[in-house]
Amino acid sequence: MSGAADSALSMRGVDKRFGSKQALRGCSFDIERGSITAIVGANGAGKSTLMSLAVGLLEADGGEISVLGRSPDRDGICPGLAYVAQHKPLYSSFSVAEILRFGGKSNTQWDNAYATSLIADAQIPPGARVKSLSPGQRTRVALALALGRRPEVLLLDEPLAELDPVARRSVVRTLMTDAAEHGTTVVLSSHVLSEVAEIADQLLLLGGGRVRLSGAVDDLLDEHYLLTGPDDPAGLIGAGAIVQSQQRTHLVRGDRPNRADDWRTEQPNLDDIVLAYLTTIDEEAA
Ligand SMILES: Nc1ncnc2c1ncn2[C@@H]1O[C@H](COP(=O)(O)OP(=O)(O)OP(=O)(O)O)[C@@H](O)[C@H]1O
Repeated sequence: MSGAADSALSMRGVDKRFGSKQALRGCSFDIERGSITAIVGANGAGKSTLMSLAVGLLEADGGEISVLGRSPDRDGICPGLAYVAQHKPLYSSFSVAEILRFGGKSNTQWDNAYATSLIADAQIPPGARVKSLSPGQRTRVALALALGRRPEVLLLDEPLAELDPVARRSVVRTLMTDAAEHGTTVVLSSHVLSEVAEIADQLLLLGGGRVRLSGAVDDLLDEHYLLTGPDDPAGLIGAGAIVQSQQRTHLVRGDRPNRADDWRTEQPNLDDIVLAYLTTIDEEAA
């Protein structure tokens, strides 16, 4: 991930507490402009809290947040930022066409043709009332409303959770096309890695309110390896660190050993890496 200056969204040492519950602790990261970042973590890891802070719906207890070079504030969403909340709040008595008209009237920059085409792609009748839509269809309408603003940064809280596989594929294609053609920075959260692995080029793993892992997916794959062998691997891994061990197989972060006579090294996939980190978080919490 990039440095704060050229990033779309960055946090430094951000804390957020709800009463006695520490939802985020010292979160620091930078999200590069034009990237697609998956924020992954178990239920309650802090994903929605982090997004609400970025949008200005919540105020941090400490630390610094920058969105497109500005601090989020509660006076209104940062220009250039669009956000789709987890429960897709939309006026339920409005028709889809009225929602889009509302989008046009409440945004100075509004691409009606694009928003309308996204509704047509989802095969949603423009006259349908929001309250008659399925959760998946509401997601598509909320996404059209967000993308119609032609945002520079799009934050999506669990956007794929309620979609069937066909709708999911279509939404993923829309987001990837938008990022590729318009350079939109897309940040989407999920508690299921497989839901977002195909779309994301960057990963931010949250656990217990902390950033546990962050970076480009390709770099994270390069930096980790699986090492299986007869005994203690401490002498082999040099400056590397063991993330997790299962019987004789260790997930290691660091440079691969040059010589490893009785040892086997393998390339983990992203699932292996994320699962190992999530397991250590669970063990820590137990
Ligand atoms: N308004 C609130 N009041 C009290 N506690 C809250 C509030 N919002 C979040 N929390 C707590 O903060 C922690 C982080 O919650 P958050 O909703 O950010 O997690 P999440 O990763 O988005 O979870 P999920 O995947 O279930 O949506 C949880 O322990 C949650 O119970």
